[in-house]
Amino acid sequence: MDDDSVFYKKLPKVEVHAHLNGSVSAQTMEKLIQRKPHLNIERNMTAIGKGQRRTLDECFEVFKLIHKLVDTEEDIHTVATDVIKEFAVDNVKYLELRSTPREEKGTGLTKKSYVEAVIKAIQQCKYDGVDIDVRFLVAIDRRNGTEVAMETVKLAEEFMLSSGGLVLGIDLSGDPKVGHGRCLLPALERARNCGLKLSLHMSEVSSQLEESELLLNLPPDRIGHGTFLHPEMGGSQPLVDQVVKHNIPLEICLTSNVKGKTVPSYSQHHFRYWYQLGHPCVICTDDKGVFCTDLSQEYQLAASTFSLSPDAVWELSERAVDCIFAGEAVKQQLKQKWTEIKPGLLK
Ligand SMILES: CNc1ncnc2c1ncn2[C@@H]1O[C@H](COP(=O)(O)O)[C@@H](O)[C@H]1O
Ligand SMILES: [Zn+2]
Repeated sequence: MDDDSVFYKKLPKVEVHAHLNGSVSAQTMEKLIQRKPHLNIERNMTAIGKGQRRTLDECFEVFKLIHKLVDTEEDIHTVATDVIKEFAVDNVKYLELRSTPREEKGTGLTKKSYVEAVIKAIQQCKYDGVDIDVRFLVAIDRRNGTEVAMETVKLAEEFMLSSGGLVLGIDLSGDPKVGHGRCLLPALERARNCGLKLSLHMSEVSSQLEESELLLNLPPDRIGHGTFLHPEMGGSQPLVDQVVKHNIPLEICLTSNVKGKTVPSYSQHHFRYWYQLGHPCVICTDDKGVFCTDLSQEYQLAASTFSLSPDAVWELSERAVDCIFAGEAVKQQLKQKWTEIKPGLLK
């Protein structure tokens, strides 16, 4: 590893946009493939390598394959444990994982046991002394419609109350070309009213203007992507004004957007627009397994593409702490960690 990469690796980081099944590493994928050889799935079918790009539709085909490989409580526990440890090795000090609870009739997996398996993995890592604070967001897959969204919120509510602060909120994700946010509003409003935080994928593709307006009125606590919100991308100034007025942080996933072809190149990424506005932006991975990246690499790409100095990179990672869903005490602990690490890293 060269000196430059070492800096990004050592940089303490916060990750708030990581889909569990999109984050499964090559090593873990090998384990899963060995457990289920009859599926005939090969590692190269579940990841998009260096220099490769796919359409977003093709990315969603990849998730279908991964879901076949991860369909028991044991699988969920394995992937959650491995993903948490990998983020910890990458010096991520605080992680919000998100995942869509799935039921699998064949294996007896239920949505409830799915969430329990993730929570057990988080607790086990904590018990084992893995140096990372992990929380969980329960994901709504937009394609499943009104009723499933409402059930998911109820499940999240239950776990928010019983998980000792591990379940903090709701993620809205899934294929952006399917379904409409309008149908999901009652569930999202319920979530907000019962104290669940909201991180919503918004304007990941163009032509979602009307939906974005609707969702922004909630308003969400964070926005995933927001690629097409601003006027230069076919969005609108009132949308930008609304995001700025409510100071809603953007979760920025550079490689995901470039490899998924919603953004033409790193240098044309909307991070530039929002960063120049001074708006809170959090660098994230989205799906580190599928897109073959890690958070250190994403910070390094942001720095090299947008000419950020080491001080600016440090500030970016430190300010991410303000955008987490955990409460003030956790933020203070993290800030303390950043303060302790800084002198050894920035001379
Ligand atoms: C690339 N951009 C993206 N846009 C929208 N949703 C995405 C996504 N990447 C991942 N997901 C969502 O996360 C699920 C996989 O993890 P889990 O099974 O939930 O852990 C996908 O099925 C999709 O719903
Ligand atoms: Zn995402």
